[in-house]
Amino acid sequence: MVQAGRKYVFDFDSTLTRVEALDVLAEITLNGNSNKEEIIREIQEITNLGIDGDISFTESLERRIKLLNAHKSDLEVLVDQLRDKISRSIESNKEFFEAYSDDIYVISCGFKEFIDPIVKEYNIPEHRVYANTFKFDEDGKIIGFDEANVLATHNGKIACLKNLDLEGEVQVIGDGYSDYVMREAGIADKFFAYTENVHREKAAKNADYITPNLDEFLFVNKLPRKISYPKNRIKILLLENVHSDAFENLSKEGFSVELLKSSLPEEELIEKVKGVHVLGIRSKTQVTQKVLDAADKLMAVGAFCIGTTQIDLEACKKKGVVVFNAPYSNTRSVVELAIGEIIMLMRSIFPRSTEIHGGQWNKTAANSKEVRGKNLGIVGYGNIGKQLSVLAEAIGMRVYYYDVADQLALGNAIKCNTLEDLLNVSDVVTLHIDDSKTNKNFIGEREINQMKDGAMLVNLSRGFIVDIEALVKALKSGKIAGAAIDVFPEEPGSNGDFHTELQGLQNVILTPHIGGSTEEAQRDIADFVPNKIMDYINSGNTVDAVNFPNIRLPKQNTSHRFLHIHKNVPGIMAKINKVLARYDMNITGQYLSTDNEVGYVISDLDKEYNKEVIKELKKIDNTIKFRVLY
Ligand SMILES: NC(=O)c1ccc[n+]([C@@H]2O[C@H](COP(=O)([O-])OP(=O)(O)OC[C@H]3O[C@@H](n4cnc5c(N)ncnc54)[C@H](O)[C@@H]3O)[C@@H](O)[C@H]2O)c1
Ligand SMILES: O=C(O)CC[C@@H](O)C(=O)O
Repeated sequence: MVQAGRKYVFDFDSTLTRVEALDVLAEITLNGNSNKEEIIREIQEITNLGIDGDISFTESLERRIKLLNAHKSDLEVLVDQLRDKISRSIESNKEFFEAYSDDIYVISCGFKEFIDPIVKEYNIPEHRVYANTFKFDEDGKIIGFDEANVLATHNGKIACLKNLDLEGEVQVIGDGYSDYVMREAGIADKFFAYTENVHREKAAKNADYITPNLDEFLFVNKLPRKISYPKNRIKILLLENVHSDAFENLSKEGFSVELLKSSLPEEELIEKVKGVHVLGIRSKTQVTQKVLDAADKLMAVGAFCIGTTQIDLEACKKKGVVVFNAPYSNTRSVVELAIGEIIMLMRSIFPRSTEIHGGQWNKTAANSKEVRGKNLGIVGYGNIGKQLSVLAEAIGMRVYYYDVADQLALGNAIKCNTLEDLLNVSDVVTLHIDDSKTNKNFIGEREINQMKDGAMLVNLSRGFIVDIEALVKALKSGKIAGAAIDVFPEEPGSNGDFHTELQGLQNVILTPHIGGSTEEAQRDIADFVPNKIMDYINSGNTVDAVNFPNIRLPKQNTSHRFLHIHKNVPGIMAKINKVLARYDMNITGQYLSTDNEVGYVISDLDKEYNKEVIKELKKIDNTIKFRVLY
């Protein structure tokens, strides 16, 4: 009879380890065998049939051992390899195995020869490991297994657990149906289907609880764990078809991620955003006050693009929602498109192309000019404007630029003191100003009239910057000889019908807001933004946040980290420290960053603390958000 209290019965293969040990053994023993792949496939099929209960376990074992053709010395290699294949969340929660060592059992249909040395490192002694044992011949070759062991028989785990006669609640944690049967037979009280490495439908559908990793198991059982909140509980909603790498990166980290192709209109987003912790969008989704009011769990918004005016940044800040974007990932893509379009416009390539598509051969040099020696006027000399300046000079253009901010000229570019100066001199005007709403109708009838007759206009920044009616008029009159427009005042949320007065006009290139839509840019964004989000969620870093005090935190080692976001009113820091002092907490590091509206205080503290302190900190007046990391 074993002592009372809750008992934890773990499966080994694909639960404590990421793999099935006999598959790994097969890789070792069949090395150099020309039929290796085929035999391994056969072994895996037999393993699955056994796990799912479709063939008897004894049969599965016999057939696999025959195919394996293994030797005692192979087991040493196997153990070495298994050490590197421990399930990630098992590896990170060693503390649990130490603290609960007396209550943890392994019941496996694998073999003690490789299980014992692995689980020993997790404080599980041999005598609490129930598994099969191999039979060897005198040369050390594996020739079979101990058939008298109940675990070598069909549903042997039931008999094994029954024989143990454990007292207290028994929880079984495993990936297979053969683990579930202990619960079905009424010997275990709960079955947790463990899906970190493999999701077996037959086990999952019968489980009391599906646990995607040990963090979740420990969280629901209120047991000591490495991380305060299981990542699978953090819901991320990605809209507007962001690159699938973002989905991969965030899922790999353990978050629950949903990816939708289009943006959502406000009413739908209001419904969908409930319970979401991180929202990922591009330029179409409007994150309004109403959306934020409905977002009960929202911690961060990731703009998978440069522009952020689609997001109510102030409202986000007031709610303690941190916003990140990707300020440089698509810069080069926009610049390359601008160069291409400038050349296409100057050569009247699109009219020629349209004619020939319509069956008309029109070989002519009329309205076809080289870009070499022409004046390019760049409005907005920021990241895109500057890079364009360098490339345009490289193809022989004379660059003029205008910016409201004091920007240093690159190369031989000439700074214009007024927009009018730039418009007067440019053969092509290209717009790269930011998406501030104050830039609405920045180029209207007056500005167009200030341009040279027959000049061209390129807009790859934001649609509302150009007065479309005035542009259409100027194109029709010939005042402007061509335009390339990628962005529009009203753009649809998803692909489909679209109408603009610019359609059908001569020498006008129209594109559906694809300036930054290249594989390279989207892949880079899908790396950059998720990294920022993960950094914020995992450690509290707000470096490069667009609406929040930026803070770069040192790596959190052994301490607990309290993250406190509050309205920036006097005295909050003192109040936080008063509470911490009252609870005798030893601060190992403290960081504060503020702007006019919010303050962000991070306190690193010694491990142990009275949980009441959290309630007290949350109660401090003007607290917006509070969370604990460990
Ligand atoms: N078409 C696309 O797919 C696409 C892709 C990326 C970026 N963009 C847009 O391109 C624009 C530029 O991006 P960026 O990364 O170079 O931004 P940036 O912030 O680095 O540069 C913008 C520059 O414009 C200047 N500016 C702002 N208002 C001005 C005004 N009224 N007059 C003169 N200068 C003004 C700013 O001082 C700044 O130097 C943004 O609107 C962005 O949203 C579009
Ligand atoms: O990809 C998008 O939706 C927007 C691209 C661009 O306008 C940006 O702001 O980066």
